[in-house]
Amino acid sequence: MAKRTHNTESTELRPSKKSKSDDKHSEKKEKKDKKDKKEKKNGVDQVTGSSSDEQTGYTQASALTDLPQSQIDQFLEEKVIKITDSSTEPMPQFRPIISFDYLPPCDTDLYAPLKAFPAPSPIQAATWPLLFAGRDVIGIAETGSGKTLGFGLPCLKKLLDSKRSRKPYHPAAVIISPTRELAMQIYDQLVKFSHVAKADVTCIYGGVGKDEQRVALKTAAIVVATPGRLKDLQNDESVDLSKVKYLVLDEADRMLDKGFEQDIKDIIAPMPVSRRQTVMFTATWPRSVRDLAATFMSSPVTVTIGGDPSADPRANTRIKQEVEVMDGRDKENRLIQLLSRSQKGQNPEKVLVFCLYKKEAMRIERLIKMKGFKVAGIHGDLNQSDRFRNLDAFKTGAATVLVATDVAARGLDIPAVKLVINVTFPLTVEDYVHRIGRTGRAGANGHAITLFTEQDKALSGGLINVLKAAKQDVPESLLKFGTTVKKKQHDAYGAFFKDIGTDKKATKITFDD
Ligand SMILES: Nc1ncnc2c1ncn2[C@@H]1O[C@H](COP(=O)(O)OP(=O)(O)OP(=O)(O)O)[C@@H](O)[C@H]1O
Repeated sequence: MAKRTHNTESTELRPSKKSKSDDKHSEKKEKKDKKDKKEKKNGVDQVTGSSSDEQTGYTQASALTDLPQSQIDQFLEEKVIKITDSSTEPMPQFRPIISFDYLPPCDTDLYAPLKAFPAPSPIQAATWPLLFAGRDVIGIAETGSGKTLGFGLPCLKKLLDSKRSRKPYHPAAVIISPTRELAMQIYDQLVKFSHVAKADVTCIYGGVGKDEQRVALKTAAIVVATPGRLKDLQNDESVDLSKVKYLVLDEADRMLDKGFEQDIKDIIAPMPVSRRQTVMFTATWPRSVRDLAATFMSSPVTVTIGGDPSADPRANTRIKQEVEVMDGRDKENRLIQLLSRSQKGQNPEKVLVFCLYKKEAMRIERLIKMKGFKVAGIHGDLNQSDRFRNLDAFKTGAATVLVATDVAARGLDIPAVKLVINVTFPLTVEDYVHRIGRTGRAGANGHAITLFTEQDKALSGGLINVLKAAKQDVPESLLKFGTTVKKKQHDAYGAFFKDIGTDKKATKITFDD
C-alpha cells in the first residue's frame, strides 16, 4: 500500500517572530501554496508553467504504450526496478522509457549527445517519465549507473520547453552537490547538452573568487553548486532562488547529513516545496536520512534499482572486492607491492588510493612518489586549482596513481580506473561503497582491494554484509572481527571531508563550500 509522507513545509519556512503583517503574509502564502499544490497535482508543469491537456505535462510515446506489457514487466524484473509511490491519491502510471526513441518529442536536437549510449540506463528509464511528469523523485541506483543524466536531462528539457522569461539573477533550477569536483563534473555533463537546450548553466563553488560567479548568476537558468558558496551568494543577494522550480540534491544522503543539513534548509527556504519539484539521487540511502528527506518532498516516488533500499548499502556487483586483514604496520609494504604489480609495463593501470586523513594522504603520496610511480594527490589541504589540476592529471593519465581522501569518494567519474585501494577504511560502509564505486563504471568491470586492520573492526559487520550482498568472498580473518552491524556508525555519517589531522580523536570536520 502507498505510504503517505509528511510534507512539513514549516521546517523550511517557519518565521522567527510573528506580527500582524506576518499573519497576513502567511495567510496569503498558505492560499498560494494550496493553489500551487492543487495545480501541481492537476499536472501544471511547474517549470514550463504551461498546463498540459494530459494530467501531468508528460505524454507517454504511443510506440511505448503499444509495447506488450510482458516486455515492460521483463525489463522491470531483469533490471530489478522497484517503484514505490508515497502519494495517497491516484497518480498516472508511466512505463519506463526503455529506449531513447520513446523520449518525449523535442524541437531541438537536445537528445543528440545521447547517441553515444546504446539505451537509457535502468535508473534513467525508470525515473525520466516521473521527472518529466513533475513528480518528486528519490532515485537510488548503484555507483556509475548514469544518475547524473537521470536528473539532468529532464531538467534541460523542462527549461527548453519553458516559455516563461526569467528575471536576471533568478535561476529556474538548482543542482546541489557535496564537492567542488563533483559540481564541476555535473556542470560539464550538462554543458554538453545545454548548447542545444539554450539553457545557461553555471557552476558555483568555494575556494575561488566570487566576482565571476556573480556575473554568471545574472543569466544562469541552471545553477550547479556546492552548498556553502551558494548560501554565501544567496546571503549577499547575488542570487535569488525564489523562482527555482527544479531542485536536485545529488548524493542526497550526504547532502542531508549533519554537516550540510542546515545549509540545505537555508538554501531552499525561499522555494516552498509546493512550487518546486524536488529530486534526490544517490547510491546509498541509509535510514538515518530518510525522514528528513521526506520533509523536503511532496509525495515522492522512490525508484530503486537492484534491490530493496531498506537493505544494507549495495556495492556495484561488477566490482571484484577483496579484503586483506593485516597488521597496520604492514600496510605500506603491501600497498607498494600492489602498485608495483599494477604499474609495470608500458600501460600502467589507473589506481585510486584512498586514505582517511589528509596528513596520511600526503605521507602516502610522498612514499609512492619516492618509489618512482607517477602519482598525484587530492585532499582538502590543497588549493582549488591544485585539486582540479591533480584530478585532471589522473584523468588524462599524466599521473596513473591518485591518492585521495574521501573528498574524491563520491560521484567522480574518472574513465578507466582499474583498481581502488583502501589504505585506511572509511568511517562508514556507505563511504566504502562510494569509494570502490570509482571503478567499474558505466557497465565496466572493476577491482577494489581493502587493507583492513583491527582498528576498523567496528565496521566489519557492515562490510561483511556489503560483500555478501555482492556475492564476494568473505575472508575468515574478517569474520573473526564479528558480524554485528552497529546501528549508528558515526556522528558525521561518513568521512566525506574528514579534513583532520592524524589523531583519530580529532573531531573537526570541514565541508566544501
Ligand atoms: N545510458 C547510458 N548508457 C551508458 N553509459 C551512460 C549512460 N548514461 C550515462 N552514462 C555514462 O556512465 C558514466 C557514469 O555516469 P554517472 O557519473 O552519472 O554515474 P552515477 O550513477 O551518478 O555514479 P555515482 O553514484 O558514482 O555518482 C558516465 O561516464 C556517463 O557518461
